[in-house]
Amino acid sequence: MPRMLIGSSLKMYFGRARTLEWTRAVAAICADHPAVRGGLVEPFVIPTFPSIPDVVPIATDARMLVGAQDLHWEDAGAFTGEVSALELAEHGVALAEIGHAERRAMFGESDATVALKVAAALRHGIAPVLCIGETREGAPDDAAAACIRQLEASLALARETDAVGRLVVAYEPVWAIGAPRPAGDDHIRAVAGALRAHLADDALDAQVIYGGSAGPGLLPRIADSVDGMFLGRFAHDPAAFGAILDEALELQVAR
Ligand SMILES: O=C(CO)COP(=O)(O)O
Repeated sequence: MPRMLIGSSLKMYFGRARTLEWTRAVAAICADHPAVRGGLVEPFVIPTFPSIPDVVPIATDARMLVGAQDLHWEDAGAFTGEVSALELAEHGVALAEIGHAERRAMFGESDATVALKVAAALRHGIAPVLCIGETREGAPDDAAAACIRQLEASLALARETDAVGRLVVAYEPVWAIGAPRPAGDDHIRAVAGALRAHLADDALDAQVIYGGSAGPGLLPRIADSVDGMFLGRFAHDPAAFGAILDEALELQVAR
């Protein structure tokens, strides 16, 4: 089984103290866990910008990657409030979320700005965690077609510049984010499977992970179609993170 990416964005849920407490607890679980020690799972955490410098050493000791929740496409200049991919790379950031549904809905993120950000991340050796997903619940075929259109619009600039590197595609159906439960297993498997097939021989080294009310119990049901899990609220209890690592390990043992 290829290496799985399992991690969480803390969004803006926690302040500084709770971010560090959560990261220390999850790092302790990861540092001891056979799925992480054996290289089966790459865990990651995506805190707020100001917590990144404190989170990096804790995470790195536990072989966890650290991500940012956004970035700006320019390297420097008069862009008040923004953070460049260049500076994030200096801080040891390995991943950057780009185009999360909350940013698209609340902060005017468009496919055009997403494409600029994806290219900037790749230019600085940061793997984009490119968030895509259909807005309304519907047939899996329609969702897959919409996601592939969104994916290609987001990659337009990277493709024009022949960018190479690692790409993480986070399939997050918008209607399943912040919901009581994730999208149905068959829906996730169909859309994630179509995205994987679309990216199979890509110049970018792509993985597809699922997010949207994901928690313990989901991975074993969708593991044939995804390369990992993108967790939100249901990883706020560090034990839940550990439970999902257990599931990843059991899946490998079962194969
Ligand atoms: O948006 C998500 C991860 O980026 C998912 O969040 P929830 O799991 O809290 O719905």
